[in-house]
Amino acid sequence: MADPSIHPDRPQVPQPSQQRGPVVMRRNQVQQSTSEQRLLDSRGPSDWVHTDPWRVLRIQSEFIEGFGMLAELGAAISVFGSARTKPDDPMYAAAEQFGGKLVGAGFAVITGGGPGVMEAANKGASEAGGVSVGLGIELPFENGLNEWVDIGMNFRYFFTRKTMFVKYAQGFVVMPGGFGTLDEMFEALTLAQTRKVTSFPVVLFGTSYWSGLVDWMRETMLADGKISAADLEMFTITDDVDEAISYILKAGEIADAAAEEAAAAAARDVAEAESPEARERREAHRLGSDGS
Ligand SMILES: C/C(=C\CNc1ncnc2c1ncn2[C@@H]1O[C@H](COP(=O)(O)O)[C@@H](O)[C@H]1O)CO
Repeated sequence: MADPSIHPDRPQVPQPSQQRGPVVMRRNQVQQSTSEQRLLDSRGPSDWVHTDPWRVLRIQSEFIEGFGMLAELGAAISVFGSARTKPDDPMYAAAEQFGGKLVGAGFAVITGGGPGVMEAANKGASEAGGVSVGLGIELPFENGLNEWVDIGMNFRYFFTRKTMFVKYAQGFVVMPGGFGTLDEMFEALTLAQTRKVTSFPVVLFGTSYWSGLVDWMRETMLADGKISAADLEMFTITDDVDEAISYILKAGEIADAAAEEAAAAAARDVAEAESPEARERREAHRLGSDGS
């Protein structure tokens, strides 16, 4: 096609021309500075850093950094529990045991990267030579990641961080804790209940701590029709670390078998949906390539 800038009646003097990606600019549309110059030279107003569109980009960058950090993590379990559990509390020792034994069972350990139960689980995992992950949260009273975190990131937003706990773990261990722990536990249960995640073992560790809540779920929530009986089977409650780990491993085996069955069923569906002609052609090809 003829170049529209080359008009037969116009003198053929070279015109200034500029290419910006796929965009062509000529004559007085040519810009005298480059994008990079403008980026580096100008300061301009800065109030946009406090606007939602900019926050959206920051949120996006948290997802990018988090996904990038954890993409190759392998099987992992998230351990939740109080930030206030002291090292002399039996739950600190239990969380440390969880860290070590989960590593022994082939899992990386993910925590909120803070003090208390999180620190204990990270310690157990790190000392056992496993992958000890801490997903910290920026808080007004800064704590930073505990010293036992071997791979860590500090998040600005709780909701981005919670996506990581779920996306990169195959199960949850919930140790005694407060609002933060309950938030994380109910997020896991809601995702499992609404089938947003398939097969997600949740262990509530510490019968004396959790049984009041579980009784209330049964006697009030269930009795009032706010949950179903099956919803109470989405978690187990125990005081035994080994039993908890067996429960998680068993759930993993069931999930693997279910995934295999689902893949086989999908293949059967595809075969059944195939047209008779296509099936004949495939069968003829198979017999031909067999030599039979
Ligand atoms: C309150 C104190 C420290 C807060 N530091 C935290 N660092 C990382 N993660 C945290 C922190 N506080 C809460 N979380 C998250 O919630 C869960 C624990 O909350 P709880 O209310 O203490 O049960 C935990 O699993 C974290 O993911 C020190 O005094």
